[in-house]
Amino acid sequence: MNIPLEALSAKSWRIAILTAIVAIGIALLVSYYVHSARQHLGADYTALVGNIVRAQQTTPQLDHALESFIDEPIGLHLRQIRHTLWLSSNYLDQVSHGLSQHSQLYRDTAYLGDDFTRLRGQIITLEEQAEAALVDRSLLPELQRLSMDIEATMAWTYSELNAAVHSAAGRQRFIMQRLSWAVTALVVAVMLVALALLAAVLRLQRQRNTLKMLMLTDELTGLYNRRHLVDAASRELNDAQRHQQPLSLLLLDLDYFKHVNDTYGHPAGDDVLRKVSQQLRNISRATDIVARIGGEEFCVLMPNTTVDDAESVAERIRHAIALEPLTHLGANLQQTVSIGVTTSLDGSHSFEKLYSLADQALYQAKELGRNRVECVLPPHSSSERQAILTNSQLDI
Ligand SMILES: Nc1nc2c(ncn2[C@@H]2O[C@H](COP(=O)(O)OP(=O)(O)OP(=O)(O)O)[C@@H](O)[C@H]2O)c(=O)[nH]1
Repeated sequence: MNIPLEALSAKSWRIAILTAIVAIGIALLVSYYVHSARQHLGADYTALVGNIVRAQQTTPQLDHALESFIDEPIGLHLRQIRHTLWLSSNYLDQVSHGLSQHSQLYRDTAYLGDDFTRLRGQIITLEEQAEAALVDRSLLPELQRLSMDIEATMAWTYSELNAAVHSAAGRQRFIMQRLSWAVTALVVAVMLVALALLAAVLRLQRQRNTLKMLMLTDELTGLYNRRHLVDAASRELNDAQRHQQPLSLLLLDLDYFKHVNDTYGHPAGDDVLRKVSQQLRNISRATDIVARIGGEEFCVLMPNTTVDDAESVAERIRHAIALEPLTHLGANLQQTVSIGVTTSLDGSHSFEKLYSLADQALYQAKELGRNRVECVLPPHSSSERQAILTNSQLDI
């Protein structure tokens, strides 16, 4: 898997931009839908329906008042007519006002405009005629004809209005239902987008971690590689110098490993390398850094470890590897290791210097017969030199 980190972050950007585009698309869709549904959803038809019903109820009242007046044209009955006409006129105004509040319904009922005007005119005429008939009874038949006219107009207008309002309310219910489905779908879509984004971020994070591991570890053994060792060593040396603590380095090289490969085959050699790595992992501390730095060469960087402790760890490693049962890989197969040890007393040495000293020690171990631990220490470190100077000044 050879994906550079830059490519990964470019991928994250692409996902983020795609998600933003989807979010903007959803937002535009919602705003368009809400805008088109607003005029319907904002309408409250309850008050309007109430006014229409009350206006309709004035028709029988008017009918009753007119009948009483025609039977007996007296002032009391005229007042009843006036009162009923006043109510009719009032409800008519309220219904007109209510219609003007609902733009869609207003447009739908525009064809009733002439009927409203006629009704208003008829109300005025009827009142005038009733007043005249109180004085001149010959006008009563004309009054009766006009009252039938006005009742017919009212019945027609209000029943048309009722139908229009019911149809608008039906449309409103339909839109409400569609909107609630749309909102549910949007919520689900947003959740899906969020989940997809989360999954993408987690996948990227995993890839990034895997990549980091691949960059810092050795594929065969899973130990750290040279690159990580060098970085970690520079940090550990800084710490050791800051806290004036010792830091030790073990350099390990398998003995006659070429023979293992040649005799038992390369896969058996790989298995030996894995077994040795496991032993190194088992014996080292959590704070030690164990790395495979070459074919059959390993390093153990040991923070806060004196040379004595480092040598004793090296001996334990040497024993453990020599005793590792390997006969399942090949008859009589036994692997030994030579180890070079060095220690910086106060972290004042470079990693290259320590490595070269450990290498010298390893060379000695090989020269002296292999399967052994040798140690080469750096010349006096600066703090040691300071201590020696101070002691010699005290002696004077
Ligand atoms: N199986 C296997 N062998 C490896 C790997 N890397 C290096 N080697 C082998 O390790 C062997 C190292 O051989 P040499 O450098 O001659 O050292 P040696 O045989 O261990 O001899 P001394 O170090 O002198 O004791 C070579 O045969 C390499 O092919 C690996 O990843 N797997």
